Amino acid sequence: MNKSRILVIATRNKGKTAEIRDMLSGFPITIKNLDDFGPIPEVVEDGETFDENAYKKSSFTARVLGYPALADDSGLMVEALEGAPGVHSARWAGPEATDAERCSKLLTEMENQPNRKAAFACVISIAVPAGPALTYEGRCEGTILDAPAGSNGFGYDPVFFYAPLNKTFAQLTLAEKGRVSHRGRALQEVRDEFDKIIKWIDYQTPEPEIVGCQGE
Ligand SMILES: O=c1nc[nH]c2c1ncn2[C@H]1C[C@H](O)[C@@H](COP(=O)(O)OP(=O)(O)OP(=O)(O)O)O1
Ligand SMILES: [Mg+2]
Repeated sequence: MNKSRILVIATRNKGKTAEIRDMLSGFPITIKNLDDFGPIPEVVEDGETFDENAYKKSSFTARVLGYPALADDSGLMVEALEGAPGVHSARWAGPEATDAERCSKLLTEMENQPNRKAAFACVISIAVPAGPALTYEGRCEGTILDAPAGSNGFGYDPVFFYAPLNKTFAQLTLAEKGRVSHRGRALQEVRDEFDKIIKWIDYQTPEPEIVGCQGE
């Protein structure tokens, strides 16, 4: 098989992996997870923007594994918290925090706060081993509840209320969330541009020239 038809999902988050796999199923590519490979070092996500961190994850993975890689950097921005936790959403409640602890920290910070407006943002970066990458973005507006509801999804889903569906993200199915979420919107662009992306990957990933031994 042509090496460029493999795409590695460069994330350690199982919730993201499930959403990305669901949205890219049906396309003629072989999707691999990081744990289909041997151990590789973790990327330090010390960029100041979602773009920077998404590119760090996709380009590092593509370079180390030798296959095109798709990474997602995302987070929740809360208006009353001046955009926090934002790019620090994963580490905000401590490096080893669970999703429940992240939600509970957010609810505590938001106690007695009348402005509940928030938005999720997602940047998807698709990189080839040589370094170049394509970037796709998505955003979704909602509000922060004062108690969690629902058990699907991951991260801040139980406290993120999406008014058009009158549910939290944790009360949506995978497919429902994919149609409206920040990640779903970014991945919809990937789907729309799929053929172009494959051509771009092929162009950026030349097959090694086979130097024939034309001896007698
Ligand atoms: O749809 C979402 N529903 C709920 N919460 C979400 C969502 N999307 C991002 N989030 C939160 C989770 C995590 O605390 C942070 C992302 O951090 P981020 O570094 O991009 O992901 P991660 O560390 O979990 O996995 P990885 O870096 O291996 O892709 O924002
Ligand atoms: Mg991360």
